[in-house]
Amino acid sequence: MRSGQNLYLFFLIITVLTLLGVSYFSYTSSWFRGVWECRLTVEEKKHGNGNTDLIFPLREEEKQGNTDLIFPAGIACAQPSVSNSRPDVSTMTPWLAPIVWEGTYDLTVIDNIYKQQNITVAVTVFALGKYVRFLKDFLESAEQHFMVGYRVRYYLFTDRPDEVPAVTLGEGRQLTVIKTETSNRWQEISLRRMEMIEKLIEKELTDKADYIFSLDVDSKFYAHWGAESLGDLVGVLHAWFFGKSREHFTYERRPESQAFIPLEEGDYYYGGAVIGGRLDKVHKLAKTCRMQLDVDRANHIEAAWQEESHLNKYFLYNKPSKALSPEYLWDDTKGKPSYLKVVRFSQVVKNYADIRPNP
Ligand SMILES: CC(=O)N[C@H]1[C@@H](OP(=O)(O)OP(=O)(O)OC[C@H]2O[C@@H](n3ccc(=O)[nH]c3=O)[C@H](O)[C@@H]2O)O[C@H](CO)[C@H](O)[C@@H]1O
Ligand SMILES: [Mn+2]
Repeated sequence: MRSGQNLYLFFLIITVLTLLGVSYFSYTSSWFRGVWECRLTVEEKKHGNGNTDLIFPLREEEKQGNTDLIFPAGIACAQPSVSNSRPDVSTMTPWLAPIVWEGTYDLTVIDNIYKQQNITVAVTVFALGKYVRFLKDFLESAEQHFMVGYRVRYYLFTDRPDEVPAVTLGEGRQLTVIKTETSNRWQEISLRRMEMIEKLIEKELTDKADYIFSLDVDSKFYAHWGAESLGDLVGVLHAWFFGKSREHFTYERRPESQAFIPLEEGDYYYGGAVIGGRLDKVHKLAKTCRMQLDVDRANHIEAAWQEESHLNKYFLYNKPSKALSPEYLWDDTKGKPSYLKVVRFSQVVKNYADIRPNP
């Protein structure tokens, strides 16, 4: 009888210990903990109407990411022209990826296709150190112009969560703040975005978003940026290098770097401030660039323009399926040529010495 009781007690203790072990293990291995130094903070901020699931219930086929270009019946649209609507600029890359310019697409057609897909667009924004000062304008202008009418989830990486401004977000839009270690080198901050994007997609986004954009925070939206920008893999043509001959591109030119591009190669110079596409494609891009950055680091070499150099290398050998014209990444300090019909997103003028942690 006594030994029966002891046995019972023994099994009870084992069961309790096992349960404790399992719950501790699942706690420590959850969401980046112990794997990645950046922790998702408690500050999951929900704005607007909050729970977007109620607003946009997902059907089974939508969860699987249906990319068919289904167009609803009975919608009146202008007939497409048989000639090029923008003869002043190239609207197609040599591998037949569209270059998106004002006048090349019909927003009614675009929205009728993409609204049906019921997509979610994730946006990564990094605001470390003094770059938090750009957040207010960035977010407020994004709310006015970026993917309006679509579900948007901002993922904001910052070391200063207390300084994140309260911006009222529209319906179906939400912001998650991720507390992040900063660095005393701006180059490091910029290039580490690749690793963060890679991990965010792996750990968090798989069932939460269809597309992702990584955008520079020191920028502002001035006009419509919508579903015409969506594609499998999307790059933006850098305003300063558009129309320049390739030997003037600021690619990495030292063969010792993984980002090296020889003078006689290269299509366009892409800006590091805008990277977009479907999750799997952007994940592959971010992971590849992160690995190339790691190799460079081990070899004590840093590419001329950090992750932007690696991005250009990647896009040279893994062509984007869509290129955004410089309308999608202008520069406030740059005059406006006649081909630029609209500025949608532009880098704000900044005093580098004042805002960066190092020269
Ligand atoms: C327009 C454009 O294509 N810009 C690219 C360019 O210079 P930029 O002069 O645009 O680089 P930047 O100083 O804006 O840094 C890139 C981004 O890193 C973040 N950041 C940087 C420093 C800091 O102290 N805190 C912080 O949060 C922030 O999100 C910023 O937008 O080259 C960089 C790499 O060299 C990046 O590829 C930029 O995307
Ligand atoms: Mn920038």
